[in-house]
Amino acid sequence: MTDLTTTILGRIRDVPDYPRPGVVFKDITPLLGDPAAFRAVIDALAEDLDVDKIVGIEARGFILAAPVAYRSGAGFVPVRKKGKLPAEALEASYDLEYGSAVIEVHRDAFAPGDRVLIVDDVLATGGTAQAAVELVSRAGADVVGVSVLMELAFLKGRNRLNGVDVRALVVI
Ligand SMILES: O=P(O)(O)OC[C@H]1O[C@H](OP(=O)(O)OP(=O)(O)O)[C@H](O)[C@@H]1O
Ligand SMILES: Nc1ncnc2[nH]cnc12
Repeated sequence: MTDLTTTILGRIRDVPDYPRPGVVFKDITPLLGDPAAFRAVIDALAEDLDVDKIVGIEARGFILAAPVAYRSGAGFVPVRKKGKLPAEALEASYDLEYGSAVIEVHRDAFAPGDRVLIVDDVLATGGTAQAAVELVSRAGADVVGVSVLMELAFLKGRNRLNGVDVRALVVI
């Protein structure tokens, strides 16, 4: 196990039966509150990136994606839950481990052919990431990958992202 893996695994808290009975919620707040661990995660996610834009998915995705954008010299684009973006937006609906939702991105968020990395904290069923990939593509940009802090492999989210380069700092 690498030092980074140990650092991450030691700072993710399992919260049983949140937000619904039967779900084990992976709480990243202990990791975020540890400055060395937070920095190590951002540095790892930003390593060797050559992209124009980083997309962050509301809300926890923002926490990781914005510093990755800053660190890698890319722009930041928010994908938000429906109704939060002020200008004309494209929308996609999806199911996730404990519910369903609609996300949006501004129609003019990207230049044609922008190289885009989508960053989030957790890949679970892959519903959220799949919807984000669809939105970015419909907005005219190229998705070069999806990077997450943590992949919950038993939910097989990777299978929904055929043809997309999916990277996870830890796989649980
Ligand atoms: O792979 P999936 O099954 O789609 O699940 C992963 C998504 O679930 C969580 O977001 P959530 O919708 O709970 O929103 P939050 O970031 O606002 O807490 C997480 O931050 C991912 O975006
Ligand atoms: N079990 C889980 N813990 C944290 N975030 C999630 N998003 C989807 N499933 C999750």
